[in-house]
Amino acid sequence: MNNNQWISKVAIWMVIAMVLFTVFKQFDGRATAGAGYMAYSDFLNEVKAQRIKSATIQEGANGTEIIAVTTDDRRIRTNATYLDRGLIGDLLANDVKFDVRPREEGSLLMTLLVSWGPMLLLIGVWIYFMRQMQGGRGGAFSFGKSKARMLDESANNVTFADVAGCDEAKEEVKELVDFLKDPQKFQKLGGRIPRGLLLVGPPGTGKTLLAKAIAGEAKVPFFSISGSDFVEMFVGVGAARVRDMFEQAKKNAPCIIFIDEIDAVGRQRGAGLGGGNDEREQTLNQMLVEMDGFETNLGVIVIAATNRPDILDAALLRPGRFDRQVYVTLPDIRGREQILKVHMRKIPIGPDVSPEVIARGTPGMSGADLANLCNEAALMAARRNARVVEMQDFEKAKDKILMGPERKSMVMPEEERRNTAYHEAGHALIGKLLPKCDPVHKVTIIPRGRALGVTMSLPEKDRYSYDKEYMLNQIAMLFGGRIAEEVFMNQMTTGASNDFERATQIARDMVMRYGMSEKLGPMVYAENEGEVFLGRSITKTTNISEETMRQVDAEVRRIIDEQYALARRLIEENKDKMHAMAKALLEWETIDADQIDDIMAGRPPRPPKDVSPSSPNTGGGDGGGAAPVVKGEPTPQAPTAA
Ligand SMILES: Nc1ncnc2c1ncn2[C@@H]1O[C@H](COP(=O)(O)OP(=O)(O)OP(=O)(O)O)[C@@H](O)[C@H]1O
Ligand SMILES: [Zn+2]
Repeated sequence: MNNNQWISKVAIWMVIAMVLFTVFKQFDGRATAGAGYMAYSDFLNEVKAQRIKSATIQEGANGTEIIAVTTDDRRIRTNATYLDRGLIGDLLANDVKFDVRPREEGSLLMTLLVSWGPMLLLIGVWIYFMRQMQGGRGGAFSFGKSKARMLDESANNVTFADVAGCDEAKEEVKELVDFLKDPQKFQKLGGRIPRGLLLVGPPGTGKTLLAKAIAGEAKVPFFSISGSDFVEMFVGVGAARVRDMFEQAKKNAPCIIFIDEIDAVGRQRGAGLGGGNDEREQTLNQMLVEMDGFETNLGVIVIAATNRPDILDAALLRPGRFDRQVYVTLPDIRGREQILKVHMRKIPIGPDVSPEVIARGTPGMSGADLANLCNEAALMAARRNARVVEMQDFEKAKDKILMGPERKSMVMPEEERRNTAYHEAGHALIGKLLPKCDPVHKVTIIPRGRALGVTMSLPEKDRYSYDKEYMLNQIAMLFGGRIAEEVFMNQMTTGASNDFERATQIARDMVMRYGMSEKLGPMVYAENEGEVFLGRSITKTTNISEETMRQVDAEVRRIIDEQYALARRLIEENKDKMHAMAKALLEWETIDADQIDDIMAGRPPRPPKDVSPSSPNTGGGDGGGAAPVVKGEPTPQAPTAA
């Protein structure tokens, strides 16, 4: 049990003690409970008037208390004084049956608790918060102790077979396995001895997994720690941890040290606000010293992972440190298929499940996303009491991940359902009619996440860049929703505000970042911060004149107006299809690509595939507030939901 757990335990026990004590107090008071208080003088008068039947005199350090029963069976209570020697005589004289007993007072422990309990509790709470502030685990009582977790070679059964879809990366790190297996032999054969390896790639692409697999293949211990574990409140702790970790590793060589999120410590020095961060710099310096310091033939390899290599301190990337970089990218369609297969091995899969089809429908998903997808699908199957996970489960899991959980419990007024149906039909119609729009995959008016309805398009293939036409079509499609409301419902709702924001952002980016406006030419008027704020990339304007800014605004306006007009014309010209689509949505709530094709061809739509009575009410109760997955800027190939 580590310190922190210990402290929490103590705190919990103290609270329990306090509660117990209060309860005891209640019991203690039971003898007097319900007894009305009476002044001592009144009590004496009652005795003399012979209206008291019996009395119990309790003497204790805190004085004497009398509990008495009157002739009319009332219980009373009063405080007496042991000085009153006459009391006993009065009681005897007036026929009161009485008894004397020591007053029940709390034991020594209780007394201690009363006087010290609140104090102890406060101290406990204080210590607890101090430790929390220091970053949880470890800390005050273990200064310098490395927080690295060691995974024994016998406990690590991850192999390259578990890492799918990043063959190039695997190829590049194979050499490390040979080295770790037998450092001396590797050297004799003239191999260049690696020391540090930097895995670069977006979150969830399997960097940790790959590092673990190297250790697993070479059958060596695996120390893992996160960069943020080094960042502590007290100067010097982080550096001590680094020293400690390398010491441990050397004892267990050959082995791997894995540092996740190295950017937390490895950020460029002196880049911090307000005089830099001494603690972090010390930690980083220590790390550099350690990496220079150990003998390479010892067989310790340091692997670090980051998704922001650009912010790392240049000193970390110098020869002899993390001089080798391996890119772990988002998987392509083949990669996704393989990753799905890896994770499907762990669950019972029905015969109709095709990893290939699922892979096609999940562009932009990372390995972690796909692992999550398999998990969710298994849960969906469990919920409908199925023995095996079928394609429908994967489909539902995908919808949940991409569009947020269904909120079927949310009761929508009929008027609002109709409005949503036309709104989504508007998006879908434009999506079908404009050539560059991604194929419409599914339309639903079941509220999901924060959206009232969703039109989901999926690119046919992974997309790595946008073209101008695509972006224009996208803007028109976003406007389709509101225009449909105007045309068919004769109203405007707030539901379209997100559509407008996104449309405006696309138009802005076209003009300001991608140079797609003839008038302003191919010049960049904004710099991309690379930061994502509330799911949107921040566009910071560079220093441009007010006149230029006006022109930019005018251009953005023009693009928006043109696309709005285009969308409006398309909707007005296809009213029959709009009605048919809205009708289908109101009837079935969700329509898929086949049904939409029927409607667009002017045929009556075929009925939905899963109308069987066993069709489960998926996600009925789990209407959490999770927002639909809206991917940030650097994933242009992500599916779009409008
Ligand atoms: N290429 C892959 N093959 C199989 N499973 C994968 C792959 N990539 C990711 N996964 C799954 O996703 C999980 C999380 O991946 P991992 O922690 O290795 O990602 P990461 O790149 O280290 O992410 P982060 O940058 O967020 O730390 C893994 O445990 C695994 O189940
Ligand atoms: Zn919309």
